[in-house]
Amino acid sequence: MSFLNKEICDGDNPDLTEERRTATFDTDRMAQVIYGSEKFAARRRQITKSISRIPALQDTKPLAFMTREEKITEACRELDVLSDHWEQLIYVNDEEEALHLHREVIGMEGHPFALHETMFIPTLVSQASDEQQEKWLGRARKREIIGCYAQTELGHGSNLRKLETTATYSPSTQEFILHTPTITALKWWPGALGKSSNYAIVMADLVIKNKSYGPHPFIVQLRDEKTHQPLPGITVGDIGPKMAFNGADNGFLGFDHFRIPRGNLLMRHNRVEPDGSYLKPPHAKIGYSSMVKVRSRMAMDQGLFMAQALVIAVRYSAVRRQGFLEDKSQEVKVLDYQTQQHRLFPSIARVYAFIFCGLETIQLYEKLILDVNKNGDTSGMADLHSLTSGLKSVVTHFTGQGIEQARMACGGHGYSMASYISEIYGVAVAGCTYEGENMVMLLQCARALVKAVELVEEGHPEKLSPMMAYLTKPSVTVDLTVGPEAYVKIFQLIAKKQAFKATEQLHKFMVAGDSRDVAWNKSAVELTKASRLHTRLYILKTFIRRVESITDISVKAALTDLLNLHLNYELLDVASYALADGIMSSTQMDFIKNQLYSSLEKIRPNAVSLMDSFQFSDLQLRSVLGRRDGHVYQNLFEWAKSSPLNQSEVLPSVTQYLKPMMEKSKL
Ligand SMILES: CCCCCCCCCCCCCCCC(=O)SCCNC(=O)CCNC(=O)[C@H](O)C(C)(C)COP(=O)(O)OP(=O)(O)OC[C@H]1O[C@@H](n2cnc3c(N)ncnc32)[C@H](O)[C@@H]1OP(=O)(O)O
Ligand SMILES: Cc1cc2nc3c(=O)[nH]c(=O)nc-3n(C[C@H](O)[C@H](O)[C@H](O)COP(=O)(O)OP(=O)(O)OC[C@H]3O[C@@H](n4cnc5c(N)ncnc54)[C@H](O)[C@@H]3O)c2cc1C
Repeated sequence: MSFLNKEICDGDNPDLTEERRTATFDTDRMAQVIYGSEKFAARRRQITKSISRIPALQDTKPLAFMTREEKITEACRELDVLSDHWEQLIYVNDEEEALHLHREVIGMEGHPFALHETMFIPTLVSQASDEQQEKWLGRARKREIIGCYAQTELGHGSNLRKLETTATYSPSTQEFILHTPTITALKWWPGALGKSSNYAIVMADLVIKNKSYGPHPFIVQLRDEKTHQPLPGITVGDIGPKMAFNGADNGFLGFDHFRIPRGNLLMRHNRVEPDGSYLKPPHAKIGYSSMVKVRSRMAMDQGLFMAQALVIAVRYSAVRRQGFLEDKSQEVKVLDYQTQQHRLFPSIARVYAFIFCGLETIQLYEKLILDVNKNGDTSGMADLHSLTSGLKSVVTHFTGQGIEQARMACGGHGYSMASYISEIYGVAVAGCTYEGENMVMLLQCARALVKAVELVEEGHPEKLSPMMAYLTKPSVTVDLTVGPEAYVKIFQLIAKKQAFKATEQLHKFMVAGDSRDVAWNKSAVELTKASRLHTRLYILKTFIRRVESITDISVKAALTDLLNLHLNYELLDVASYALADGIMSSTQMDFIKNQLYSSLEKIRPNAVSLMDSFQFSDLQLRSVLGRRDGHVYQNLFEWAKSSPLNQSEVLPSVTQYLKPMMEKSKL
């Protein structure tokens, strides 16, 4: 049975068509699993189709040949076209659809609305009072104003308690005075701040009667709504080119005693009364919720970044022929090499695993905000914070690795910007830094782990959250042939041992006289290892849970192969812990390796379709190597011909320098 008839096209590269015919499942059904529901998967396709009917949105010039100014202008032009069609294309205020629309049309290099959608609006939703939402949220959603999230400063990003921008309350005028007291207090990095936004959420130290209350969110108008000129008292601009994201104007911002009304402090959870009295929020870290929001999305977003790179690498590997196996009359597809499969397939498995985690954490955040806003219930905050802190760190790290492997798997052409993989890599690895530097966030996750271990040691295992319950599991001998649960048990033992070892080390330093902070720092590497194992256990369990819940038999079978690969690959990757602690034997190691190699063979016929299932359009992929039709070579040649360097036969640099130099050399 051939599942993909609707997508197979006679004009496509025959090698890719052959791959699509071997699929054992329906890619539309797989897309439902990837995107969480039949409805959303279908909406994505519908939106993609509608976009393809708008001529002004079809790809013009490759972004690789554009300057930053051209990229920004092009993104703005596309946003303008989108704005004209917004209501026909997507359901208004549907965040997932808006994200899909932006990804599809504008790509990944950034645009003026990126932070507006991902942080500005979410901060208004979670932090603004009903009255404040009335005033700003509607305007923001209609895109009458453009906002960003200005928190990080030149001198401080991780340690928020030391942010230097002040918001000093003046009871006589009922205003806050925003001020940048030093060069290091300049806001630095916020996306879309430099040139596009006219509003910002500014995180500043709230000061009332000389007392500091720590960082709080304020909504601040930065530019005149008519002229777009910065308002007096505001210095704002672009921070310059970056490793990637060069279609975005990450910016700097300084205030010179800039006054805003009292009502611009976002007051859903805390208040400053006209006389300057301060009402505390129900949880000290509630003002950090927008960061938790983005972190809760990152497993999904990073999974999709890695998926884009893998679609490109897998399709290309199916059309690239080089070298021989048995048949010496025809070169093989490079996808048939075991090393190529080993390079790519474990990342395919991770993509699926990360996306399943993302579907879960996005929902957890939505529930949390509902609980907090409706019932004032903040009890879920600590768990979601530790989970998303660990998850964003592990996922971004492996995504970076996976994309780089995908790049190398494409050989020389992977290094060309025609592959687009370098851009995907640059964008994805920014996630290791933004929304909390990875080490810093792993250490946040470790705080929760250490507390949990201490609870067990103090004899209160009943107080553990469900995610920590494995810390009480006794050591057992495990038969790996019984299936996924056996792998979970071994992983739990490994993660538990590391959590206890790291905590023991921390306590040892403290008993020897170190303060908790110093002991913490001396144990930090071990603590981050514990956090990674804890998080990888969560990812593994989520993957198993999700596959178990699938009802379509052929989709479930294909994902079971991927899950088995994941289980074996992950366990092999942490085998040094298991061997050192005697949790696993070398015979078990051999078993795992053999399972891994046979998983690669099982996945091979489905590889292209597993990636086709993401249903990225060529417009979104922007990759010559990853084209759906597989016509790589002629299009690489066309792409190279469109390079600005090839618009004339003799470059001015040759006439001006090389020719005279060669002439001089003849004398
Ligand atoms: C549109 C199309 C594109 C689509 C595709 C998407 C991709 C394209 C978009 C790109 C978008 C880029 C967007 C980047 C946007 C930025 O990067 S915005 C800036 C982000 N900045 C950060 O993340 C800063 C990281 N630092 C922090 O979050 C905090 O300083 C730290 C590290 C959590 C420490 O905070 P602290 O206040 O010093 O707290 P600390 O003393 O360590 O802990 C105190 C307690 O609070 C708890 N706590 C701390 N934070 C929290 C929290 N949030 N919740 C609950 N409890 C907490 C701790 O667990 C701890 O608990 P205990 O252990 O004591 O019980
Ligand atoms: C592409 C991009 C987009 C961004 N967008 C925004 C935005 O929209 N809005 C915004 O406000 N910010 C934004 N940022 C800033 C970003 O959030 C910060 O850069 C990030 O939080 C890291 O902070 P930092 O730069 O101060 O790193 P630092 O903290 O200076 O990190 C440097 C090193 O110090 C280590 N370190 C720091 N503290 C500790 C600790 N306690 N324990 C152990 N090690 C530690 C880190 O692990 C790291 O190795 C963006 C950044 C990038 C790259």
